Amino acid sequence: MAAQITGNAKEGGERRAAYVTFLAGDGDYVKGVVGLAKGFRKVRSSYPLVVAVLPDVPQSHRLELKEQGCIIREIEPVYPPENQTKFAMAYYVINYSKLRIWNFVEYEKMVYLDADIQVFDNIDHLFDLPDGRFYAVMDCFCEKTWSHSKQYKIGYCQQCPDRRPWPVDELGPPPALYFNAGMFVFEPHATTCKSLLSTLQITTPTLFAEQDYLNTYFRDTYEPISVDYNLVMAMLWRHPEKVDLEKVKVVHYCAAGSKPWRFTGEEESMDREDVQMLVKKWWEIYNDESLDYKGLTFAGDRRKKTVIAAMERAGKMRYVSAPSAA
Ligand SMILES: O=c1ccn([C@@H]2O[C@H](COP(=O)(O)OP(=O)(O)O)[C@@H](O)[C@H]2O)c(=O)[nH]1
Ligand SMILES: OC[C@H]1O[C@H](O[C@@H]2[C@@H](O)[C@H](O)[C@@H](O)[C@H](O)[C@@H]2O)[C@H](O)[C@@H](O)[C@H]1O
Ligand SMILES: [Mn+2]
Repeated sequence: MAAQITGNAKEGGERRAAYVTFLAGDGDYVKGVVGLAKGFRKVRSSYPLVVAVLPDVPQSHRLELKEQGCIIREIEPVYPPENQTKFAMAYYVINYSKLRIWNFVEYEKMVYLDADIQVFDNIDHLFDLPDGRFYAVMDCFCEKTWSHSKQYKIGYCQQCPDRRPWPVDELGPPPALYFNAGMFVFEPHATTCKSLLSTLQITTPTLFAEQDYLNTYFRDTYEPISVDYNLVMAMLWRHPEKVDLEKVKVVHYCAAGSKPWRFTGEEESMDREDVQMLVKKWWEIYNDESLDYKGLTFAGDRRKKTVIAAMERAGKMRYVSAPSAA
């Protein structure tokens, strides 16, 4: 079986860790996953990319992702309890299925990323963050997608709480810090997964579906990390003072009209130079054939053994087993 040989082992030896993303349907998000897999190769990540796929993801898409070195794990959908909720986006209902990744207990630590995310710098050090906390980047409430929320109606955003202070006398204490669920660092545990799924069934769904739910569930262990690890695109025009594009490592193409694989540039803010530059950067990785996965051939395996022996002698190698068949 081909394998990915990666760079120096982390201090402290083997850590069972991986990146994980989520894919549903037979549409074009698969392009996002291919882009993400190639982006990780470009930044020479030492960890595999697991793709949690719903049953409706076609075999052709699964094969394409295996050929890009991804580990495919089929998950069962998760549905919220019967509800009359009007989600901010109707399709958000499928995002509850993300919760199944807490069952990937063959890994001690995982970094989840949406398929509409690209990684432009190595972020492997996130796996060294202390256990027992839920790490994610704070979201912004200023986009129209939030127009049904209290925050938006007041003009309150946690990114700039003094701009329009939360009316404590009228509404009580301001909302707890709230993260964007497009990227987070977590530890899979079967008990946590069971509790997440059972608690979900007694929780009324709200506007941002599983994102709201995860924020409620992990409220006491949530630890904000820098915007550099998940640039929610709207931050560029809503809170530019908080963004230094030179330092940003992870870009989240979640603003309306910003998905690179369907980009037209017509929606609001999509004519911005920085947005067009980020979309262009996404396509450069997606189209870069040198970043395609080169699963080692038999000959490669022979070479691999030589390389492994040499690197083991040097005490500097990390051998990550390649994607197992799904
Ligand atoms: O048709 C879909 C819609 C969503 N997703 C997955 O669900 C995630 C969350 O949806 P999206 O990123 O569109 O939400 P946003 O971050 O834009 O609110 C996506 O990144 C994909 O990983 C998918 O695979 N197929
Ligand atoms: O299902 C709810 C989704 O909620 C979040 O998306 C939103 C949020 O980021 C808003 O703040 C933005 O304004 C908006 O564009 C964006 O779609 C997550 O990115 C996504 O993974 C998923 O959890
Ligand atoms: Mn997203």
